[in-house]
Amino acid sequence: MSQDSHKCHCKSPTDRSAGPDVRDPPRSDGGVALCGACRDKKTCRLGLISERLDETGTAWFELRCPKDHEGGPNVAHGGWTASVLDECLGHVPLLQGVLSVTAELAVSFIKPVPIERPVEVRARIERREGSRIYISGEMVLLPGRAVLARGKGTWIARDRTHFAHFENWLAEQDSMSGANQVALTKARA
Ligand SMILES: CCCCCCCCCC(=O)SCCNC(=O)CCNC(=O)[C@H](O)C(C)(C)COP(=O)(O)OP(=O)(O)OC[C@H]1O[C@@H](n2cnc3c(N)ncnc32)[C@H](O)[C@@H]1OP(=O)(O)O
Repeated sequence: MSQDSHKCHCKSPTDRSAGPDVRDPPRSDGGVALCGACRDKKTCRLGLISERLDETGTAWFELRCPKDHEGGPNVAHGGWTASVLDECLGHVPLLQGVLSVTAELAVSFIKPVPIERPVEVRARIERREGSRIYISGEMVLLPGRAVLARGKGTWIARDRTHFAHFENWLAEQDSMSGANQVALTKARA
């Protein structure tokens, strides 16, 4: 087991912020790695039910679009489809023990996605160049496997310090805008 293992369902803000930096995140009953917003509910709010990596490196996901992501009548909002592809494609490195963040994502919307019908996403790493990981995948309607959407994008492998660096960057932004506010107030006085 890696030193990054994380078996508990942490509650404190400190522990929650550490969550995304672990290679073994909390999972739903179906084994879906849970993002920060879904950990307390212990279920993926996008509707992911299960995930698995096969021996060829392809990741498979079972899901349904929840009713509360309805866009057009009885079909998914496009933002749900894009979010699911971001999530599923982003899980492929994670399933292989690699932390990453999305840098670019392109989505082709082929057919509307019906609400609360079983769909499947499969995704795989196409290639790696330096820290860049190129991933593609598609969403199909079960059981006939008609293609509903395709996604492809670039993920950047990151280390555990990524979000700490971001917190520092954000504090700098806040202090700069605070200093600007003071200067503006003085200039107006
Ligand atoms: C816990 C369980 C659940 C896990 C869920 C995962 C699924 C969800 C995934 C997400 O949604 S992540 C959230 C959305 N994404 C972000 O918030 C990323 C925001 N952007 C960043 O943090 C930075 O821009 C980024 C880390 C992507 C790059 O910043 P860097 O300062 O590291 O850029 P740098 O200039 O050092 O470039 C590093 C590498 O990235 C490449 N790169 C940077 N931006 C790129 C870009 N836009 N497209 C392609 N490549 C890019 C760059 O060419 C270079 O490649 P090489 O290492 O090969 O030289």
